[in-house]
Amino acid sequence: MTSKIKPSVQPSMRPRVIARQHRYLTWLSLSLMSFLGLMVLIVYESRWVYPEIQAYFSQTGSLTGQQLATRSRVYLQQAQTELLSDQPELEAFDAALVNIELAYGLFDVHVYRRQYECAEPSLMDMDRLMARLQQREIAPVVAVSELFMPIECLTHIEMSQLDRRGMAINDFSESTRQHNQVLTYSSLLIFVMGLVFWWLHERQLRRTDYATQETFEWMQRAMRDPLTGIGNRSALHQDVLAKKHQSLGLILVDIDFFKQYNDAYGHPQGDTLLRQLATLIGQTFNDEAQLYRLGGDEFAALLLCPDTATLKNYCQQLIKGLHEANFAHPAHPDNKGVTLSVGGSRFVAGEHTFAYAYEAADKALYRVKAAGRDGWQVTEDE
Ligand SMILES: Nc1nc2c(ncn2[C@@H]2O[C@H](COP(=O)(O)OP(=O)(O)OP(=O)(O)O)[C@@H](O)[C@H]2O)c(=O)[nH]1
Repeated sequence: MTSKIKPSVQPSMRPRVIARQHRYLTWLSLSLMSFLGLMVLIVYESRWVYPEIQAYFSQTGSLTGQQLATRSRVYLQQAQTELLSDQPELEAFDAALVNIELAYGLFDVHVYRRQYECAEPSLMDMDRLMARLQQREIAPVVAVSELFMPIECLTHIEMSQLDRRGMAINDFSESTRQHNQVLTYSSLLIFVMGLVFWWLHERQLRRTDYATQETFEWMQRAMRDPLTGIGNRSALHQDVLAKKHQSLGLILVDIDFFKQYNDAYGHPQGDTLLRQLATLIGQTFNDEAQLYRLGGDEFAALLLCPDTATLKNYCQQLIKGLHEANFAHPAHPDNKGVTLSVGGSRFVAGEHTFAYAYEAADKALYRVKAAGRDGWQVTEDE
């Protein structure tokens, strides 16, 4: 036979709900922290890094100077072509003069003067050459040769500016690569930190859950009778306290001549009888009662009981159920099977103390014992 036992202590779901809410909050704050971290990085990139890159390029704004030098050189080479052409000398001088003036305008740039030593003397040479061409006092071939030095200088400027452009592009891609690396590693770091936080938090939660569960199981065990699995005296006290203002019946059950039973069958068989009786009492009360073993061969049942008639009815049912079960008792002095002495009392939890109810039921039980056992009595309401 198996006994259906009502748990005396109900597990509280509240700590778990709180733990879950706490977990969501932690996740939310971790996500927010990661998001904020990334925002800081993005702001850092746009606020400091990009202006830095822009400043870098504006410093190398003279890149366009390479194009001026190229066009200036082309004008000078056209001037040479004009001077060496078959056209009349005066026309050739005029055409060359126009080209040299155009070349001068493009060459006379502050950046070139400041950065290239050959620029100043070349411009002076071009100045002088333009004056001599205007006065027509120079041979075309000489004028052509006079232009070689400025052309050489401009070619040098072009090459040098192209080199600078290459270096600037290399520097730019290198610094971009470094910034990208910083971004990637920082994002990774934030992600890993998030994972570590999450792991630490989960571990803490698991430990807390485990400790709560252990405490709960320990409390459950402390409230149970290990032999029968039903509640013990502490559980009975707790349940009465939890049923404030309810009209209850307390039924005490004591096995008759249990010592003789143990002596005849041995203690292991006595234990079996205790378990069988726990089950029988539970079934007799149709699982409406909460059962307890108060110690030795004494049981108690706690039921909702609106009046004394109901209580008496329960007691009758119990004795009847036991007789029907007909457990053998080879050493019963009256040659009967196992018999019980049952005493009951009715009380309103909170209005009467538990001690009052227990004493009343115990008195009734004592009266049954005194009257020869195998029966029931209740203490009527006073
Ligand atoms: N098998 C077993 N016996 C127990 C246990 N606890 C107490 N007992 C025995 O129960 C017996 C109770 O004896 P008594 O208090 O004299 O009760 P009784 O023999 O039933 O006599 P009455 O109640 O006067 O009819 C003792 O012999 C105890 O050893 C237990 O857990 N298992």
